[in-house]
Amino acid sequence: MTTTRPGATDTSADVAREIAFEQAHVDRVYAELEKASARASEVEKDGIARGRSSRSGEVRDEELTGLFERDALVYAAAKRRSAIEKQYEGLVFGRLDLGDVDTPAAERDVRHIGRLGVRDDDYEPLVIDWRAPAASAFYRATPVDPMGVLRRRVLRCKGASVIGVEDDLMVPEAPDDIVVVGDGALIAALTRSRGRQMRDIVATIQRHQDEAIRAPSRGVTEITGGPGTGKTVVALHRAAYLLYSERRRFESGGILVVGPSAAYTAYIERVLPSLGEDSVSLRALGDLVDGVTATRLDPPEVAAVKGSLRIRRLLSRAASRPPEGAPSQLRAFINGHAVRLEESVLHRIRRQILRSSQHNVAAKHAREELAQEAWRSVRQGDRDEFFDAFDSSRDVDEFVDSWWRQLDPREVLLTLADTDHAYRLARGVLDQEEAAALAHSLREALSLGTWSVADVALIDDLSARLGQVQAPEAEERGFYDIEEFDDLASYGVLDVRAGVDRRVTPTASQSVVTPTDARERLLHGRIERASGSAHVLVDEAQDLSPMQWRTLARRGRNASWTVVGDAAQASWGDLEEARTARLEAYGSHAVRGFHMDTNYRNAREIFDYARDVILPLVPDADIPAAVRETGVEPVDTVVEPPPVASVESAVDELLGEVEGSIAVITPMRWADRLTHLEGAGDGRVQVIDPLSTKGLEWDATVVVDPDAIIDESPGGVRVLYVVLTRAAHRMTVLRPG
Ligand SMILES: Nc1ncnc2c1ncn2[C@@H]1O[C@H](COP(=O)(O)OP(=O)(O)OP(=O)(O)O)[C@@H](O)[C@H]1O
Repeated sequence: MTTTRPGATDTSADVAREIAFEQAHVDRVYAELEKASARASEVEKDGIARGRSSRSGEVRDEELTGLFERDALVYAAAKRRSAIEKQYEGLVFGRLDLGDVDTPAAERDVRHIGRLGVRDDDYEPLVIDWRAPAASAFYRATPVDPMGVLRRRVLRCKGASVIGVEDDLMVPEAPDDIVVVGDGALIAALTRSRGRQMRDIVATIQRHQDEAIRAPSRGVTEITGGPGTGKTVVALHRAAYLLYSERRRFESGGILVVGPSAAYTAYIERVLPSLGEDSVSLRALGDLVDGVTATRLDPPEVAAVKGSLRIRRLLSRAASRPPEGAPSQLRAFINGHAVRLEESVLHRIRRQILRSSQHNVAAKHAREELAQEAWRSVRQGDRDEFFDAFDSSRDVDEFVDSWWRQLDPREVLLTLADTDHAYRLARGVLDQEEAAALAHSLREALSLGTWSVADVALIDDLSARLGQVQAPEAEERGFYDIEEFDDLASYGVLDVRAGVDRRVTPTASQSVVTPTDARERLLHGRIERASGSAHVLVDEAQDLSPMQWRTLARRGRNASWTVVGDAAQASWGDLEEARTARLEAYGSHAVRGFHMDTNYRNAREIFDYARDVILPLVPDADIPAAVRETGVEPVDTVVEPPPVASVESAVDELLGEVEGSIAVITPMRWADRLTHLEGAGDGRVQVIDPLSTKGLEWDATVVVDPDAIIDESPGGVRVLYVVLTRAAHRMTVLRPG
């Protein structure tokens, strides 16, 4: 960070003149953009119109290539237009004056930096994209290593108007004509009030942050650091940078951004679009598996059971058992012979097949093995005739349909809701108490009709074991095959099962109907195969359970990774097991690390308070330096329980003290009595539970009952530490006496 600001000549006349200079340039840029936007709309309109007329007329083969080109053109034009519209606000935010101290003004290189690159009619750059190599000096230059920069300027804009400039001089003394104004862009940015969503920091990225943002894409990039050190925002700018520098690879392969909760994804979702990127998939841990959405959290002891790798043995047992209601022996009449296969033989066949195949794709294999075994038990007559008869036997059809029916991973997981069944499968893996808690939590899912976040990793594990649920054969028949069935009614066949299980593949109209029955709700929709990404970005990585790391590993097999975290903020208990699972997910990729040590969020007074809470209990916590002071200490008061009136008056006071957002962070114990505060102060107040505050921040917070927060959270004091580091400007801590 640059703090040296020699030569500042901050008179209001200077400022007004400098603003006018910049405004002239910004006006030129917007005029150019208007033209570009109009051109893009023309291309779009023209392309779409041509497409329409082609459709109504005959399309000749040689025109098809033209149509593909048109599509690409229309796509590119629409994208460009949407980028221009989205980044209209604050499009130009920086300027570099490059040269030596004695370079004449006319020969200096002046570059304006912005959210996207803009050129004039002569292809001269008016604005350079912040991610281009030519812009890197904007972030990297320091007075110690000025990289040819004389002055770095940050422009503050409202819409298309320049409302302020903030300069940093990179040389000890400015040439006469170089004016240096403002109080420093970083502190101005940090002092501003917070809204409900995170903002980009593209104008004030610091040098050490820039190094992490522009690090090579390959391998694993770990970003560590204490609370508020910009890990999240840096990682998101890195995603935008990767898309810029290797667009083909990352746009087609996809970037997956994973955060702890839906509140977190809602909080960060504006950052990438504001940087011009919207081709990134943002997922909360509860949404990682397509077809399942979970926001509910299990009690800590259950989450611990579901998150630990021990549970895999139990899942493996559950996945290899015959489906519920499966017949225990096969009896059939094949080619004049009575065939009978007993339970032990059937078990052996099942075990043998599952050793090398996933259940859902092995039905054909299972049928072949049954045929072999049946033949071995008969060995009479013609072998080929026997196999043909076995193949077309209705008895065998019926048997296989039930003995080896398709298994939905969610259905298999729900079998563990039966406590006795859970005990049996958990033998040697979980103790009775753990197995009972697991069964109980699944019964709760069955009564609520919702999965918990920890269940998602179990469903994904089972899905990987079982394989994708296959559509029944009838669905796989081609168009002509199905047409043949149309006449069956005329042969007296009225009930033809040519459709598919509604749950497995809902039709367009069915998929929008939400079932009302709790079990059906749990099984609604189709579980999709995990699709791989080219890059996986994991935030709050310290909270992932080992099972969740495995879920991510399935999505990042061929990916490069950016992993962001701070161990002192962990809510997952067994850090060692999680570390091993994390390293396994990385595979053989090399790991490069970046450490952030400046806290940009909390005022120093607030962070000192949080530091004093965590250090006695976690002496090796990674403690950053807070850069900003407000002169106001946090309030810490003992209040009458229940703390409703005291929370209300604390909120009232804070509404007068800060301009932006306020959070009331409350443990479950008091949550019901405080919900009425949600949305107070014209929507500025939010009531939230401690775990959901991960990664978020507000102008001010009211922390209710810190002891209860410790008691109720799996991470204990570490979760309280998270809570105490969410406020930028003011914090009030209330302790019911
Ligand atoms: N260079 C910067 N310029 C302006 N603001 C910044 C800069 N770096 C970080 N910030 C701000 O600091 C705050 C904290 O950043 P962020 O949430 O990314 O930190 P974090 O390390 O992920 O925090 P935590 O681990 O506590 O969740 C955000 O408001 C962010 O915009």
